[in-house]
Amino acid sequence: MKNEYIRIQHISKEFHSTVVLKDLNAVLHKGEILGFLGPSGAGKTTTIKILTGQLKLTKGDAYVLDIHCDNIDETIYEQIGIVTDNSGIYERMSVYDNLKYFSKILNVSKERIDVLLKRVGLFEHKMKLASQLSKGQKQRLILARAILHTPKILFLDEPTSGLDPSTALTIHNLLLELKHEGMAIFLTTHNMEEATKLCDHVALLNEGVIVEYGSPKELCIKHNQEKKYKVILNDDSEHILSNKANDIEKMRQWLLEDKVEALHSCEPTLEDVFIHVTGRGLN
Ligand SMILES: Nc1ncnc2c1ncn2[C@@H]1O[C@H](COP(=O)(O)OP(=O)(O)OP(=O)(O)O)[C@@H](O)[C@H]1O
Repeated sequence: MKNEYIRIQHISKEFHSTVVLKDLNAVLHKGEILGFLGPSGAGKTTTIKILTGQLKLTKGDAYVLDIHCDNIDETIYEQIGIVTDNSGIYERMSVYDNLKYFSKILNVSKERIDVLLKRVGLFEHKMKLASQLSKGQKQRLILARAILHTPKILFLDEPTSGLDPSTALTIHNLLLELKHEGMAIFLTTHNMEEATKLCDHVALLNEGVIVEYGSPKELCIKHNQEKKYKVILNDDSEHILSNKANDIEKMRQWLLEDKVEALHSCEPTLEDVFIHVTGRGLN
């Protein structure tokens, strides 16, 4: 289909007959962000490695820019960018020289380097050695390197893990800009808030199985069967009520007695959905 950049069809992966991915299906289109969410060991990195040609799948089919995974070779790197925690930055080179080096390999004009450095907030650090960067600055350099050649697809493996909230926000804003410019982004995370904010679709991955798939909003609505409300009374006490008869009666009384200060609906978060579906948390 037009603008379909990734198609995953019934893929499975075994390591020495241990199954780590089971029958996964997912699709990523141009200008969308797809999140693979799950706890440690769920199979997120393995999925990225299959889609970027670093691992062979055991069963099923996956296509990246219409190329079957089995046929992916290094030429795909002209069209994709990858951010992982070992994304080959040269520690003894300056920020600028790192990008200059990769611009030669990727055939990108040097003029783009300063534009990109400004975009990721590293322009004033361009002459610093990569080894002297903070964790958040290094992550932004890795990201700048990954998008230097304006790839069609950007793969991000836990891009904000361990970063301070302000750096995470800078990265989130940049990812949303890239998406609006038409880049397709495949993101793994165990941060459900990040996924809710960024992703058009999410796959909740548990022990190698996609247990839910859809937009964050769809999934939260689907799992909001027992509607809950938070009521704050004018004595500052807070109460969680459901739509059961005794809670409705309680609410009626408070309203008659003019005790209600505020009423909020409590929609489940993606984290609640994950716990509901798997019976476990994310950490
Ligand atoms: N090369 C390998 N050989 C054998 N088992 C592996 C190999 N790589 C990964 N695994 C196993 O596959 C499972 C999924 O690992 P993966 O790294 O994909 O998880 P993850 O969801 O990315 O976890 P994390 O959030 O900790 O990075 C784990 O049980 C892991 O031990």
